[in-house]
Amino acid sequence: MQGAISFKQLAAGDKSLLFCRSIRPINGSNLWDFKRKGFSLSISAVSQNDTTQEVQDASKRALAKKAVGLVKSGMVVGLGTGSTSSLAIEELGRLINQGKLKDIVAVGANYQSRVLARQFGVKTVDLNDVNNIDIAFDGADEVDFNKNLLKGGGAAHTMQKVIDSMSKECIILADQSKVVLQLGSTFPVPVEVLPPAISPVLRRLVTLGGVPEIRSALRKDGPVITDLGNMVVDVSFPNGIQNPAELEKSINMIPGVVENGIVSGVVSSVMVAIQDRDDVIVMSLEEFAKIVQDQTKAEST
Ligand SMILES: O=C[C@H](O)[C@H](O)[C@H](O)COP(=O)(O)O
Repeated sequence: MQGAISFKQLAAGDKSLLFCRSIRPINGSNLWDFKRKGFSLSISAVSQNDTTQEVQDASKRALAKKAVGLVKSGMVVGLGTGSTSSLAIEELGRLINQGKLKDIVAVGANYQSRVLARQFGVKTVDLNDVNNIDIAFDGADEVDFNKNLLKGGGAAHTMQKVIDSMSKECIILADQSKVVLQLGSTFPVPVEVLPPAISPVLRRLVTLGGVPEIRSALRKDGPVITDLGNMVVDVSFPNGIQNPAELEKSINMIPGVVENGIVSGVVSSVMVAIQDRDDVIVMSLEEFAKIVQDQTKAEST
């Protein structure tokens, strides 16, 4: 473990202290380190090793369990994408198979979530077959304290936004590594683009202050092609994203853009998982923010 980092630095927006994960990280990796007794809290940088991975896995599992605990029999459930949501799909299947949840139908945002649902015994239907979704749970690449998200690390953000925004309740599952002071701190903004429009879209993204890069496939030559048949451009904003809602709209106004990964004004609640020594604590984003605020005050007096 490296040296502790002051909360003041965090509150002052030192982006080098913020968090990253495996997909195209911009900065180094750090975790929030909580000391439960009296909730004295410090932030420590943690080197990227197995422990970090284990901590994240335990956090994701705790989040999945808590989120699925909100599902009631007879509900239509929106399934998220990514590793955290996959664990939630597994948990949902477990409760269905144990007979604890009945008459559940689910709507998956992408191919992978539908396959997983089938694998774990969760019945899926087409989005067009349901009038509404009772509850959706989803992961995120970043979340800020205003419940704005950055999504699309798995290139599934377009359909995920449709599902999240039509759900009566949209719950976001975020381990501590996902919480940032400002969106765009650790990840670029993924933009799904119609392939024939790629060049003009790239030029327009530059005029918005972005640095665009076409996402390449890892085990295939050439670009990532989404489930919807489009390309993904990852756009970094070196000057930061001051107004997520405005940038979300501006990017979507570019002809040829299908959808971008900023999600503003959609989320009902965010669950944050904190590693507390050997335990994982799941709390609301508001509780997490309060702790950050109190600690910042305590450090400045
Ligand atoms: O397109 C992918 C989604 O935004 C995922 O929800 C996001 O990448 C989070 O994934 P994970 O739960 O694996 O961290």
